[in-house]
Amino acid sequence: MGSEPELKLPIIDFSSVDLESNVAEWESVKSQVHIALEEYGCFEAVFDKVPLDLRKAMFLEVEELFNLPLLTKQRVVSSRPYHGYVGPLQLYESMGIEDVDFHDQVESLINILWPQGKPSFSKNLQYFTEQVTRLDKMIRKMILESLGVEKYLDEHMNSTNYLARLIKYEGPQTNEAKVGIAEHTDKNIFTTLCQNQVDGLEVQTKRGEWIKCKPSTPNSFVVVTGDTLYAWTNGRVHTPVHRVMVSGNEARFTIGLFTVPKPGFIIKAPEELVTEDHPLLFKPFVQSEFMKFVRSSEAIKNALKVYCGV
Ligand SMILES: O=C(O)CCC(=O)C(=O)O
Ligand SMILES: [Fe+2]
Repeated sequence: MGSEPELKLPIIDFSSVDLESNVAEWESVKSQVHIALEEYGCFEAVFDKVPLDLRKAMFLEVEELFNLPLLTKQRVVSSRPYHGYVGPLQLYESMGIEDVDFHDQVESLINILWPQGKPSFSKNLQYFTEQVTRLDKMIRKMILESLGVEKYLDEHMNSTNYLARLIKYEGPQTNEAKVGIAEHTDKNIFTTLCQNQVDGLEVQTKRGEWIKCKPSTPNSFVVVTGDTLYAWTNGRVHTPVHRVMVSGNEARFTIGLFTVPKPGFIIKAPEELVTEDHPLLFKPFVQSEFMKFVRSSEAIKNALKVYCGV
């Protein structure tokens, strides 16, 4: 009797593809993205445009940030859910930076946290954001093309902002796995996650098994789709339930780049994706309003369906 093979996320190599790539390279990666998002809503992206020494430097700075006094971190506030400082909640704390692709936003965060300045943090985060937003844009272009709705590309690209979330999960000091983030689906469009050497992300398959994510290269990112992409594509991509389980003494750090619709922008599935076989799943909605509903209604399952399901 052989044991079951370990479940793994699909791995897609973006090292030789770019927005200006030739047709053959582009099409090959695009079809892998399409298959992975339909089946798992998630994949590991190998993307070598963020140098490893920069990753290392960023994780040291993120650690430094979370080592600041709680009162200093708590001065970073936002009226929007998951923006600004959150925590500490058991093992979890996070720092959300909205519009991270705008230099002023990062500078105003630094002014609060390090009034004497922190040029390396600003420079590294800016470079990281430039590269990872490029990856995000490639993936979004690929998915719109593979669904045959590339005519909406400009509108779609212009309708989003980037939120960065720096996350720390304290090591629970035991070998027993403890919840770092409870199971959830992301509520945005796409999330791109970059982690330090401490694993813990688990993604549920459509059949309910848990895949323990162990990035296969130091250049790997994990890309996850959110409920808003599920709604906009009228269910053509899967949105996976995922969670973080941590054990041991070492802290896990994650740098996540969240593609979020601009406040007030109406999410409505293109008419091409609403057919007899695929009837409309959700009424048009504004994601920023949906987030207020999520915040006010505890952790309900299928929040989007409850909020605006047809
Ligand atoms: O830390 C991670 O890898 C996952 C974070 C996550 O799922 C989230 O912030 O929504
Ligand atoms: Fe998540």
